[in-house]
Amino acid sequence: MTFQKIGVLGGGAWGTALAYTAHAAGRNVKLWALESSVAEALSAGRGNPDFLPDVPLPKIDATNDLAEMADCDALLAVVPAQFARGVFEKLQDVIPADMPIALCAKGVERGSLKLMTDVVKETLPKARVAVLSGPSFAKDVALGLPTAVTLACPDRDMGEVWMQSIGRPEFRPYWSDDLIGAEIGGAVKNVLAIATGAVEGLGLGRSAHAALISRGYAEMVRLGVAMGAKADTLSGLCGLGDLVLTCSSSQSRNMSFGKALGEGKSPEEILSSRKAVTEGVATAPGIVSLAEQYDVRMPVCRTVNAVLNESMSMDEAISVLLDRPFKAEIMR
Ligand SMILES: NC(=O)c1ccc[n+]([C@@H]2O[C@H](COP(=O)([O-])OP(=O)(O)OC[C@H]3O[C@@H](n4cnc5c(N)ncnc54)[C@H](O)[C@@H]3O)[C@@H](O)[C@H]2O)c1
Ligand SMILES: O=P(O)(O)OC[C@H](O)CO
Repeated sequence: MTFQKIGVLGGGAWGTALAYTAHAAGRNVKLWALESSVAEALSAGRGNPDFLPDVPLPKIDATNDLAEMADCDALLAVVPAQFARGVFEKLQDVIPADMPIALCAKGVERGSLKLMTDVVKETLPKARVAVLSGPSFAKDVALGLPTAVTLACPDRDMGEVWMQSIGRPEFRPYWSDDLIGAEIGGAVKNVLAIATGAVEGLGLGRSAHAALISRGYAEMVRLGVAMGAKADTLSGLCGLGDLVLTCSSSQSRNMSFGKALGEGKSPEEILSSRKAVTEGVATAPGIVSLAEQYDVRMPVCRTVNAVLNESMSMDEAISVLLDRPFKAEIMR
């Protein structure tokens, strides 16, 4: 069985790429974009010059009216984490209560510290929830390059329907039952990518880069396990896989943000010059608060947050990380 009509919430780079791959998998797709100019361009077959420039795309049926999502069989929610609640609230009286929704944003809601699964539970409590996450640059997916992701869904049958609906040789979903693991992997890797970007911008070398990925992964696993995730999930596509991708390419908005920080720019300066979302910036305080709540050590994420929100200088940040006491490598 497959969903026949898939709705995509969000006309940014990732929403556009997912709409394209669902269309290429044979689905009837309807995309909701906040900006009418994005909806018009996609519907006219002009691609998405605002958020995914220079990628030719077929016509994608798009609207900026959320009411038009009512007759979809399932939704991919691809609105950035900080805006998801507002969009879900507007859908309360629009979509069937038990709509299958796959959450695709990678972040923690600022202030509330809520994961996207919690936000959807509070706003659309009967929705049947899945999480789609993994190493996947929107441009790669929209160009039809091979990609594999985690599709987490506690209901195995529903997970199978999702995989059959959006999977194709170039876009391979792997099922998991671990919603929290899939969410934590995506949210934490964005914060860690800022740190590895800074290491690159500061010219600290490839050895430091690898050390940071490895120690950062330990932080991701510690938090995930404390929150109920399986460590195995985090060794997969949505954890280690996405961490490696995002920390290895300036194509990543989070990594390039960190690189610019390391080169001496201020967070405000960097953010004011880009339209694309940098999820790790808004998510860093949430991850640090979750670490405190669950009593988990996350020195790299804490340091990123201190640079972003507590005026810590890059020199201090390096000292804080290098002057930590020596200890056993594996310690949960
Ligand atoms: N781009 C990627 O390669 C990629 C891959 C995987 C996951 N993601 C995740 O997908 C999510 C969306 O990222 P993206 O790359 O599509 O975004 P983007 O940077 O391309 O675009 C920003 C999006 O934010 C939307 N937006 C801005 N203000 C809004 C508001 N007030 N209400 C609702 N929407 C608003 C814009 O309409 C636009 O769709 C993020 O959580 C990101 O981490 C992105
Ligand atoms: O460009 P980024 O840093 O938002 O990363 C995009 C994707 O999450 C990579 O999997």
